[in-house]
Amino acid sequence: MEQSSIYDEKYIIGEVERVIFQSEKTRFFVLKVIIDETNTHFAFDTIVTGYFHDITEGDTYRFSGDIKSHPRFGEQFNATQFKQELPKTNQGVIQYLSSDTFKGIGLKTAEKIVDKLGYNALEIISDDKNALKKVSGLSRAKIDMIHQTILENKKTEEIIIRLNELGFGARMSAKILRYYGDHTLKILENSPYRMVADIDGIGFNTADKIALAQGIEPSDIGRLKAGLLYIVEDMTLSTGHTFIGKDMLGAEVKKLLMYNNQDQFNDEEIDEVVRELHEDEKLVMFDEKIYLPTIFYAEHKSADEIYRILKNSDDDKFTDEEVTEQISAIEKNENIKYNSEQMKAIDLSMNEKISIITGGPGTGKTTIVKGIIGCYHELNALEDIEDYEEGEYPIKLVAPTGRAAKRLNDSTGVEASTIHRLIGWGQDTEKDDFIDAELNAKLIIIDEMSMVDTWLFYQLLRNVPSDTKLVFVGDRDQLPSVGPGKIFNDLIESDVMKVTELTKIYRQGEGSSIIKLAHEIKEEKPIDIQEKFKDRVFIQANISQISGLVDNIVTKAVDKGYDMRDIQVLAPIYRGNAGINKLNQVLQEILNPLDEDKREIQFGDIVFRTGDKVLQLINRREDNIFNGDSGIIDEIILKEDDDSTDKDIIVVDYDGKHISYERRDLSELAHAYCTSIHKAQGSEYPIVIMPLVKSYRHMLIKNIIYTGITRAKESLILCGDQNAFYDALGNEGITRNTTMIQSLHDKFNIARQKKEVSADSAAAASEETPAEDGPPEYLTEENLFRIPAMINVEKTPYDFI
Ligand SMILES: Nc1ncnc2c1ncn2[C@@H]1O[C@H](COP(=O)(O)OP(=O)(O)OP(=O)(O)O)[C@@H](O)[C@H]1O
Repeated sequence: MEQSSIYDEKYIIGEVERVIFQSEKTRFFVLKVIIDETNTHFAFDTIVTGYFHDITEGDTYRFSGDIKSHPRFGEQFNATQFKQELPKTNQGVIQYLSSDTFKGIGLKTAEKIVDKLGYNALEIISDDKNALKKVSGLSRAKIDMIHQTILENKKTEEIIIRLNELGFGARMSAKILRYYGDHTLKILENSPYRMVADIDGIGFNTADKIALAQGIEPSDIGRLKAGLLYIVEDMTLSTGHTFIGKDMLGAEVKKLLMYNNQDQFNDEEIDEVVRELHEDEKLVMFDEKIYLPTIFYAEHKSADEIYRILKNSDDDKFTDEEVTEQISAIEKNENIKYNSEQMKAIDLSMNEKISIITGGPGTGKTTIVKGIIGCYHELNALEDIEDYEEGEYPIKLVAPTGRAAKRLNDSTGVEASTIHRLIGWGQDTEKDDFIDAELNAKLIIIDEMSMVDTWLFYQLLRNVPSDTKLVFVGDRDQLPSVGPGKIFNDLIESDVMKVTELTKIYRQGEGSSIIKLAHEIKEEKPIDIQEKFKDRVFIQANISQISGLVDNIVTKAVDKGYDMRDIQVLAPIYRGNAGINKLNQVLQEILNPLDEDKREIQFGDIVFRTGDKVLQLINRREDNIFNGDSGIIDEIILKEDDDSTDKDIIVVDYDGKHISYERRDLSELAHAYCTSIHKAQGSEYPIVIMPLVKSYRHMLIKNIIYTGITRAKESLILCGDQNAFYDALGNEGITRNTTMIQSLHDKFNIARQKKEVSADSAAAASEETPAEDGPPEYLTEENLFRIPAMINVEKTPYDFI
C-alpha cells in the first residue's frame, strides 16, 4: 500500500470561510479558504477540494496536497490530506471557541476564556478541564462540553493520521472514520477484519495486510474467521453454488491464509471456527455443507413459501370442458392450432397453483403466455384491461430484467415489469431490506425464469398471496442466473409442481436455421458448423484476425442500413485480442466515430462518447435500472464548458428514461457494442456476431454458446476456430451445487406424511403447517449444532451476515 506523509507535500493553513459544495455520500468538499500560511504561491485565498470526513466553516485546517489547474476556475488546491489546525493567536482562539464547533459558546464567553487562559487556552483545557473554572459564569455542563469537544477533535486527528500511515487515502479514511467514529483506532487494532463487512471497498486482502502490519499474528483466530467468511461469500458469488463442502472450504481457507508458505491452521481449528461462526449466525453449517445464511434461509424459506401457496385450496378451478372451450375460442380468434404440449401448458396454468413451462427458442412460450392471459381473462370474466385502474389488473407479467420485461410487454400487449418493481424492490430499498409488498395479483406469469437467482426468488415468493397462481416460464438450457443457485432447473427437477416441456419448434418452419442449431446443440445432435445458411455462417479466423473481421462485418452491416441497436457482438471474456474490451474499442470507432458534435469523457482506459451504446453493470434500484440494461449516451456535460454544473455529467437514455452519472459513478458503465453472453441473457438482437476462439478456454461451455446463439433473431455470424465451438459443446461446465430440491422434498415429504396421518380430516390437515409438527429431520439437533433462529422466525435474510 502506498505510504504517504502529511508533511512532505505542498500545504495551505487557513480558515474555511465557506463550504461551496459537499457530497454527503462521498464526503467530497469544495472549500473557500482564507490563507494564513502556505508554501505555495497562493497569497490571500483559494479554493481547496478533497475528501474530508468533516469540515466546519470558520475553523482552521492544514491541507496538504497539490495545485491543479481547472479549465474553468483556474488554479485550485487539491488536498489529499487534512488536519484541523488549532489557532495560535488570541484572536484565532476566540474565533475558534465561538465557532459552530462549540455549541452555545458565543463571542463574549470565548473572549473571557482567552482573557483568562491566553492563546494557549486549548492545550491548557485539553490537559486539565478544571482550568475553565477560572472563567466566571461557565456552567459545569459548558465546561464539560468544551473539554470534550477539544479532546474529540484531537482524537479525530490522530485517527486520520493513523489511517494515512496505514495507506488509506483521504477518501477511504473519511469513509472509515464516518463509519466507526471514535472507535476507529480500536477497531483497526483489534478487529481490522470487521472492515470487510462494514466498509464498501475494503476487501479481505486489504484488511489482512492491515492486520498483519498491525502485528496481528498470521495464526490469529480472528484472521481465520475473516478468511472463512470471505471464502464462503466469494465462492458463492463466483461459482453460483449455494453452499461449499466443508472439506473444500478447509482446503481453500488454508491456501488463502498461508504465511511464509506455511499453513497457519489445522483441520480441528477450522472446524471449531466454522462451528463458532454457525453459532453466531454468520455462516450456516448443515450436513457438512457451509452456506451464507441469506442463501440457506432463502432456499429453505422458498420451499416453505411454495408449500404455502400449493397447499392453499384453489377456489379458481375450472372444469376440463370450460378450459377446452376457452382454448378453442382463442385458437379461433388467433387463427392458431395449439399442439398437445401447448394445450397442456395452458390447461395446467388454469388449474394448478404453480406450473412450469420450459422450452427452447421458437417452441411457442410467448404464444402460450398470450394464450394463458386470454384464457384466464375469459374464464374469470375479467373486465377489459383498459377498464382497470393502474396496477389493478389481476394478471401480472414479470421478468428478471427490464429488457426481458419490455419484450414480454411488446409481445403480449399487457403491461410487464421487472420482478424488482412488482415487489417494490426499488427507490429506497436497501440491499438488506426484507421486502413486504401487497400484491394485488391472481395470476403471476414470470418469464425468463432461468435468470432468477435464489435471493430474488425468495423475495418474490414471500410476497405472493396464497390464493395467487404462478406460472414460471423459461428455457432450462440457458445459463443459470448470475446470482447463486439454479432455481428454474431445481424447480423442474423437484417434481413438486407440474411441468410442461415444449419440444415442437415452430420458428424453424419459418426458415430459421439458428433455432435449428440451438435445438441440435440441446439434443446433442451432430452439427456441421461450416454448413452455410441464409441466416447463419461460420467464418474461420485465428485470434489475431478476429477484431479485423468483426470490423469488416460490422462496417458492411452499417453500409446496409443496420445501426448499433441492431448489431450485437457477444464474447465470453473481457481481456485479450478477441476479448470484450478490445472489441468494444474497435466497434466504437465504426458505430459511433468521433465528430465535432460529440463530446467525450475519459474514465480509466475507456473513452465514453455522446451516442455510445452503454451497459449498466450494477443494479441501480433507486433509478429502476439494473445490471445488464443497455442505453445510449444522450448527452455529456463537462464542467469546464458548462456553467450550470460543477461536475462532469453523462446522461444515458434507457428507452426514454434518462439517468445521470457523475464521473465517480462511471465504473457502473461499460461500452455495450460487445458484451458478455451473461449480460445479454434476456435480450434479443437482429444480428449477433459471436467470436469463438480457443483462448476463451474456460468459458467455452455448452450453455454459454447455446444462450449466445439464441440471442440472434435474424442473422448469426460465428467466427473463429471451429474446434473452439466443438470443444464448447462437449463441456457442460460446472453444475451448481444447491439444496433447493432437497429443501422442497423435505417439505413435501412432511406434507405427505401429514396427509396420511390425518387422512380422515382433510380440512384439519390443510390448516396445519409442517413446522408445527416439529422440524424436518435435517433440522434436528443430531444433525445440526444449532439451527439459527431463522427457520421459523421472521427475520431479514441479511440479519445473518
Ligand atoms: N401452435 C402453433 N402453430 C403455429 N405457429 C406457432 C404455434 N406456436 C407458436 N407458433 C409460432 O412460432 C413462432 C415462435 O413462437 P414464440 O415466439 O411463441 O416462441 P418462443 O418460445 O417464445 O420463442 P423465443 O424463446 O425464441 O422467444 C411464432 O411465430 C409463433 O407464432
